[in-house]
Amino acid sequence: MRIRSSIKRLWTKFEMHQRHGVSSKWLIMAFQHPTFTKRYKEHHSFSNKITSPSVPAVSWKDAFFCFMTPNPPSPQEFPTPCWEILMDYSKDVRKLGLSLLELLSEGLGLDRSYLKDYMDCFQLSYSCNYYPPCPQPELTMGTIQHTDDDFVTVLLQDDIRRLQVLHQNHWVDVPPTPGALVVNLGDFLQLLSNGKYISAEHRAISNRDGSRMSVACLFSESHAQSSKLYGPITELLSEDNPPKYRATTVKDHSNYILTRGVDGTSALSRYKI
Ligand SMILES: O=C(O)CCC(=O)C(=O)O
Ligand SMILES: [Fe+2]
Repeated sequence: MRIRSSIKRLWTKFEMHQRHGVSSKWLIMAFQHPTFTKRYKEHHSFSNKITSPSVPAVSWKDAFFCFMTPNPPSPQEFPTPCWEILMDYSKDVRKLGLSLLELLSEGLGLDRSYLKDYMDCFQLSYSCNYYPPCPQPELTMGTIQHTDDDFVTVLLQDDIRRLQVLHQNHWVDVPPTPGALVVNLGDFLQLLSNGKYISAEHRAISNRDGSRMSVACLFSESHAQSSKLYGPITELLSEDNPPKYRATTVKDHSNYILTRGVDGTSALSRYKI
């Protein structure tokens, strides 16, 4: 019930901004803002390090990445409407993320607060994507295939159908549903749950006819502030369920993702025992 009302509130905000013509323009405005560009533009350097010929070399998009907690950006760093929307959206999406972590804890047979308490320093960040029309979409990708290197991601996509998830070796569309958000489980949930939860491989294909926008809210541990080792949760392990992964830190995993490039395989195979 709490989740349903959070989603409803987030959609009401999204539609309100859209009615005022803000949401479709705020990413473009952000890119034109002088101080913004320096710090936030295109954080995804991994898209330039492709190591498999089956993965296209370029992402046809403008994207920015920014941390909202524990240290939110200052109002001077964004055009005013963008900053207001980011801050406003954060409040509700944060509540939603925490409720999801409670449900995911219960799904593992643990206390509701287990995953929340387990984290040292909860971090919310945004990955905001603007995909302009692409004249030759078959030659590229909007966002190349990847898994999210977090615990859980809440994704808002507009009404253009381009998001796909890998299911049994086939790419399957995730159609936009008005009033719904997409929830992706990330690498750390797969690691902590010893493979009970799966970090979904996904991508956004390019679009010839129009632009598309998506906002991914990533819930993770603060890279800068945590040196905690994450491995399969001890309470879940037994003789029948021995650990499948060795432990790692959030920082180490994120650095690995940024430096290893993209080869279409799961980054978690690095920790497989
Ligand atoms: O644009 C999309 O639908 C997907 C974006 C995404 O997966 C990401 O930003 O991590
Ligand atoms: Fe993603």
